[in-house]
Amino acid sequence: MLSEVRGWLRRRTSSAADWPIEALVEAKGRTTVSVVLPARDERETVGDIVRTIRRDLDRIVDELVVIDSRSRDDTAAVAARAGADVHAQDEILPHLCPLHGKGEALWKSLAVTSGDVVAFADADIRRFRSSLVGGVLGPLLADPTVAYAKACYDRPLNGTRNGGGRVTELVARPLINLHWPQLAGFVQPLAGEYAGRRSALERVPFLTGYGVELGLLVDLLDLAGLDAFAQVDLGAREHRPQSTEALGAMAAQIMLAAWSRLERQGKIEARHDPAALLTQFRRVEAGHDVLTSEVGIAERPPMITVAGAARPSAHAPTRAGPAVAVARRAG
Ligand SMILES: O=c1ccn([C@@H]2O[C@H](COP(=O)(O)OP(=O)(O)O)[C@@H](O)[C@H]2O)c(=O)[nH]1
Ligand SMILES: O=C(O)[C@@H](COP(=O)(O)O)O[C@H]1O[C@H](CO)[C@@H](O)[C@H](O)[C@H]1O
Repeated sequence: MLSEVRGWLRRRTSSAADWPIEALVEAKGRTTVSVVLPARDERETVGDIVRTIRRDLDRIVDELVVIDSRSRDDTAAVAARAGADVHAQDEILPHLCPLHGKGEALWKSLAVTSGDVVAFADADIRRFRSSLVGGVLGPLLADPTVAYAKACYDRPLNGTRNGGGRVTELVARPLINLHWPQLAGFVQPLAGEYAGRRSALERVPFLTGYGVELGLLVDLLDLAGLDAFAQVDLGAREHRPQSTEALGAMAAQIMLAAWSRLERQGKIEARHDPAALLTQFRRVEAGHDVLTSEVGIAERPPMITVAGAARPSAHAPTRAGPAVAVARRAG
């Protein structure tokens, strides 16, 4: 590990215990806070998450938004009944060609929220604790030099303490260590709980699909530098696990996200085939069914470049990093 990263870990790591609600209230001051839950088919869990945030963080959170990400169940109604402001992903910025995936939901949330700080959390978390959101808000409310804070936690799965985070361990962590060693200090680089200063989030592109977390880490590192990041140990997080098949498609999107940044940094040749197809197999009586899925990702430009969409924030990033070159991709 780079000595720079060791130093960063010492300086910029805190834990849930460092951010009790009274400390958050004191640190908040006039900073406005938005919480965003991207939700696709999360009717089983989204209601409890919304109610818990409303109950525990009402003195911190100024707006609580659920982005209904093309749910096929009644996620939107469940979230609204629990007290969230719900926006249908495809109805935000309707003049733009609608795209699919988590990153699209997160990017569009910037257009329907106004907080100086925006915190994100997955909506499939079981036994949700408000510290999963309060914890990542702490460093941003308390320290103006922090632009982005990510949760880290154990990932219990199938009875083992860290059986989860399968794509993190098999894909994201190796890629980060090989190509972006400054980010190697993130214990959970793909964690879905994080918070950022709007002034930073609206100046970086968002990759659609599951590449969004890796893309944000790489682009915010370029924009604001490692010391603008913080990490908060929040114990453990349990969520609805996806199948290995589904994680195969997720892994492909994270690889595409990495390729897109390596291309932009001139480290590899651009892929010429715009389609990104993944073939997988399912055992059937007579052999195997062949499943082919489109796993391509697209890129949304920094929200601040989208006419009439962003609310310029009063707080500029702590480092006037290079303007992020944004190649708007078709799709
Ligand atoms: O197209 C999508 C896919 C996922 N999600 C949400 O993003 C979060 C993380 O997604 P998921 O649980 O599928 O990923 P995992 O946590 O299993 O890696 C969850 O709240 C999903 O409902 C979304 O809003 N749109
Ligand atoms: O970390 C991971 O490997 C994946 C899958 O986790 P599990 O193996 O299902 O616990 O989960 C994360 O990855 C997604 C893609 O970045 C994020 O969107 C999720 O929020 C996060 O849970």
